[in-house]
Amino acid sequence: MSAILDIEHLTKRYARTTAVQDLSLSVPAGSVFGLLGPNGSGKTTTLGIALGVLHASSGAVRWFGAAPTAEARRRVGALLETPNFFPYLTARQNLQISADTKRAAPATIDAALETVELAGRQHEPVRGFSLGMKQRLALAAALLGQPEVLVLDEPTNGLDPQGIADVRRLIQRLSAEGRTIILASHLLDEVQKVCTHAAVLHQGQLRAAGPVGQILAATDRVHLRLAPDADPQTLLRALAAVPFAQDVQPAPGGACSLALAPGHSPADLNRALFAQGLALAHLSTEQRSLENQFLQLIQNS
Ligand SMILES: Nc1ncnc2c1ncn2[C@@H]1O[C@H](COP(=O)(O)OP(=O)(O)OP(=O)(O)O)[C@@H](O)[C@H]1O
Repeated sequence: MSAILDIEHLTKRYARTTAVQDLSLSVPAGSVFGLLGPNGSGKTTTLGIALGVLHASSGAVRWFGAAPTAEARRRVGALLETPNFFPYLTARQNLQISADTKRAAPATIDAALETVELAGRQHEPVRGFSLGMKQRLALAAALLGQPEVLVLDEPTNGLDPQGIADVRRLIQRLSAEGRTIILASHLLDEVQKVCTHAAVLHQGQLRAAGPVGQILAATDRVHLRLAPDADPQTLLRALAAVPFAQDVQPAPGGACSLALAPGHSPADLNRALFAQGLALAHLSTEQRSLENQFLQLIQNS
């Protein structure tokens, strides 16, 4: 997959705060890329710089493999905060104003309304819309001009479960149509459910990045036990000689748990211990949720 967006050694300093520090990441074409981090971790700042609404203190942003141009920016639709629609105007009239402002072809209004499933309500004033409908209308505004990439900052913020489910479904559909989607979220569950790739930010620094599955796999814990009559120290000594066994923690009953270095499987571990003459009575893996991974990344820092 080629990169849609490359962020290279990006730093943003305010008077007293370093909002983003030496951040480098790459968003693959066709991905749903989650920028994940707690409040104040630098997500909005990063998106603002990528979209050219904020200036970086240092570092570079490349869209579609080149320094950003006005033409490249037209290929990117953004929803940074819910726009203030004119409440007394209809959904369609509001989109017409957005299309004029963005110089997007008026013909794209119909497609955008269809996509966000508001075509049937397009002639109603926005003041009667629920928050979820307003958010979908905001997404329609971002879709005007039919951008290849969508950048969304906390797209489900403040929505009720139905509104969250609607936006989530919409993101999945937009992705299935071939768009690349970059979304900032502090909701781990959201990133786990809709994103193919993620970058975890904390205090402006990158803590982890890659395919969501890989970030998860990196934190699988392996649980091991020898036969009940074996000396518990034997297992710990053997593991000390296995370079890809990390963070080994003894557990009651002579058992222990550990993490595997990237690129190593539980089968590799079994082989390495067997080579030392140890036969395991138990080996299982526990997949950590992104939430646990996220908390651990933040604790480690
Ligand atoms: N204009 C500003 N002036 C000074 N500090 C700022 C400014 N904008 C952001 N910051 C600080 O930069 C840091 C990163 O903020 P940012 O809004 O990018 O984080 P975020 O991850 O998007 O958080 P949230 O989820 O709360 O929006 C925070 O400490 C914030 O207080």
